[in-house]
Amino acid sequence: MHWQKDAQCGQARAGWLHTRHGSVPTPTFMPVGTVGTVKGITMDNVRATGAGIVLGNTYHLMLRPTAERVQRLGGLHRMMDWPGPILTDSGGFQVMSLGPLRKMDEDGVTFRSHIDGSSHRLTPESSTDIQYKLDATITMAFDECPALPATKDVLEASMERSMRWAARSREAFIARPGYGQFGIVQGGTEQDLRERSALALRKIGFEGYAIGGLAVGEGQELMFSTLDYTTPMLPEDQPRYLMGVGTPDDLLGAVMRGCDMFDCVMPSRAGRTARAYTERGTLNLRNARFAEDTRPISPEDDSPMAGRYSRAYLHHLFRANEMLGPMLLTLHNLAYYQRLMRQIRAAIVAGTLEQTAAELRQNWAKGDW
Ligand SMILES: CCOC(=O)Nc1nc2cc3nc(NC)[nH]c3cc2c(=O)[nH]1
Repeated sequence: MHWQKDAQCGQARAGWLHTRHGSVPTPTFMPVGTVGTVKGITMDNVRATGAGIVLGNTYHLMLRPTAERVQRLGGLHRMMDWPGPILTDSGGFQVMSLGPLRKMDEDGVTFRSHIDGSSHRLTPESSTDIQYKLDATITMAFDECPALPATKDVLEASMERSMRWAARSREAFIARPGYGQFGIVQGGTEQDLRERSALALRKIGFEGYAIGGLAVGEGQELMFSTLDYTTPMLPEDQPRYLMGVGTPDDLLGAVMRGCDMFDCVMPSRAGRTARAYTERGTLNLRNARFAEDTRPISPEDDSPMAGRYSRAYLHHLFRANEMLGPMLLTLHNLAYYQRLMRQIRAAIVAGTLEQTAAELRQNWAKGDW
């Protein structure tokens, strides 16, 4: 796969990601399809929100239904009815967050399944092979995401191991036209470690570079300051993927610091818990004040359900604990995230990103209309 840059505005870039499964405009937000589904909505609806690429989780899929079964079912695209590009994570992050259920050594990680307690092993080679069986369009290197806060020694040792794992992941990767593999920059919030990590990955050579080890509780200010010196260390002509980010304000700030791709469970998870994302900030639709509010959730809603359902109806669905509540609100939130990315991309192309950013931030601060 390859990425072409169309426009630049400050550090922000607008471009196209061309892959074996289609082309996607960047900056792009990837809905999270953990176990082969974006929870609660069909992939047709995911497409209708404007999404171009989705994320699948190696950790979950290897446990159930297993990569071998997905392969026998024709790969993840066929199984989940999503013809577009799929980026699969390497399982590293999920396994790290298993805590005591996992044991890590130089070769890889042994862990117990959260489903049935069975023992499993992930190594750079096995993670890359699993992603191949899933027919991932973009494969992620197997890395370790250290928990913060961490001492510099811990961060250094973890980053160095992740770089050795990146080389092994690249070695195990089967290159095919239209497919790609991303290395993951580590090093916490230490500039010299980030520099060493970026250089190590560039020496190995990947089709794109992810910035890992962030959005783990360090806070927006430290995340942004880390991006300020990390993105310039990465190749100008290849995509940068900031993992696990984030709120609309995070996305705007990270695009302005040179990031092109994002994934986050927030819009879909919030959709399941009655939290609506809008141009004017978020709304908790369980709140009684919406019980007879006949207005749509957000004034500029262009989702498949735009103008069809009132706040009062969503309030009722969530109070009644009906399935349709999470389904509709997940759609709405993902459509808002896609609309935001389109707005940001248009501003980069027009060269008006600073002004658009100020307007967006003003509206988010306004609160309900
Ligand atoms: C998506 C590819 O991820 C990986 O394979 N490794 C990895 N994943 C991360 C996911 C993250 N999510 C957050 N915040 C919600 N921070 C993350 C960091 C990593 C990471 O360093 N490494």
